[in-house]
Amino acid sequence: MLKRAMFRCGQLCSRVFAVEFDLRTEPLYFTLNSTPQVLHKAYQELFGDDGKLFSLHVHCDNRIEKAQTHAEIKHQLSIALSRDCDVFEASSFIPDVKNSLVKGFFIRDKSTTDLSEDVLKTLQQSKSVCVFSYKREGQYCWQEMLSPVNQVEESVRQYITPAAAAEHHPSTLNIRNSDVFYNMDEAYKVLKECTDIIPESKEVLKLVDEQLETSRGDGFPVIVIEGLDATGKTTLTEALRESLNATLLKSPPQCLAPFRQRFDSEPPLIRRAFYALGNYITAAHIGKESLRAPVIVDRFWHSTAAYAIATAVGGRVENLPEPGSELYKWPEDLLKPNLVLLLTVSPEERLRRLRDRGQDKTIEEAELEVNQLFRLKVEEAYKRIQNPACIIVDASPSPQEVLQQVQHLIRNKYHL
Ligand SMILES: Nc1ncnc2c1ncn2[C@@H]1O[C@H](COP(=O)(O)OP(=O)(O)OP(=O)(O)O)[C@@H](O)[C@H]1O
Ligand SMILES: Nc1ccn([C@@H]2O[C@H](COP(=O)(O)O)[C@@H](O)[C@H]2O)c(=O)n1
Repeated sequence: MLKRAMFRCGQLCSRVFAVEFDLRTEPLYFTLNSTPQVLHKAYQELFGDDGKLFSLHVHCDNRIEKAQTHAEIKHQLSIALSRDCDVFEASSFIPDVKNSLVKGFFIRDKSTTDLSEDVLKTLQQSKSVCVFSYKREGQYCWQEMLSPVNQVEESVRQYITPAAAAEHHPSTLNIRNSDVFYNMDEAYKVLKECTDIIPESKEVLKLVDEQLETSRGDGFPVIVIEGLDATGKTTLTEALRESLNATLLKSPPQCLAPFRQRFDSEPPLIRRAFYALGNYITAAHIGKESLRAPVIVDRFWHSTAAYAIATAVGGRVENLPEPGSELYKWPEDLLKPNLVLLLTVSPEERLRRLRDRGQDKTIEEAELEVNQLFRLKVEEAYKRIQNPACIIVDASPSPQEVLQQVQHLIRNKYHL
């Protein structure tokens, strides 16, 4: 209860709230003030008379618990609230302060029942969940904490005050070491913190520990093939293996295959740490194999970072960290490939290939299909990663032509 009170009184005043009201536009930003302030039109739309309004934030010192509570609440809201409720992604943050983002939801209940209030009061029982309700009072709107069931809290009202748009989308504040890991230790720590609740974490860490140190002298070239799914990576990497007499590796490596489904169902913090560690295991394999033959790698760090950034950043491509941001920097301790090629095809051609393949799709792949915004963000994030940056390859021609194009690129560089 003390934490909740601190969140309410201490940090809250300097915090800015952001509601992703419409994913195609800027979030709506507001702060809190003890004096009422007239709301502008956009705010009146959000805080209008149309239904009851609530916001819910998860705040907790234990990052694993926090990530899992957030994911669990997202799931509960999606099943417990009726179609009369709109649920928007929301967050609160301190402008320009890294890791200050607290993720949550904004709920508009247009139903005639008190369904959402009951659901939210039950969720509020958790010590790490903080629920606020919003009340219109003429041209003003105020926020106060929703009392948990059977508990009457002293109520402090704060008025909604429109705030200026944040220079960088708030979700970018927490990407480092929550969504993207820039050295192995940070990803390792996350899985270590999970061993009690996810026993498979121990096995993954054991596999990481078993890998010898990655050292690579002047071996054969290492060529990474990247791209959204169904852009032709498998087709091309197999053809390259044959034509170059190369070793073909993948990230995540085969030894992690039995754990992939388990970690795919976990929140981003844990899921991304798993994929990050996969890259280090693959790097160890690259280190050994590149002493013997050229190495072709199907997905590596570009994929890990691009998908993670695109998922973490809500809404439009403009919300991504700006080009040149440190968030696109290659991890300091991860083996660098010599060449990274990004396969691109038009969205229509990709969908045609996905359909022809007719395989089961992972949730994220299915999301790609329906979510044009997400696809654009993944591709743009790929292109913004530097040192090594990827060379874009038009993968729409026939497999043979794509292979020739890539062989030409490799020959020019390595005379292979
Ligand atoms: N150049 C091409 N022209 C036409 N079809 C292609 C081409 N390359 C691959 N395909 C077909 O598109 C589908 C997807 O190709 P592939 O499996 O190689 O993509 P991928 O990038 O490895 O996908 P994922 O990442 O989902 O494993 C397959 O059915 C494949 O036969
Ligand atoms: N190095 C990697 C490889 C993959 N991912 C994640 O896996 C998904 C795509 O993998 P496919 O096997 O379906 O091609 C995608 O969701 C990535 O998030 C990764 O993070 N790092």
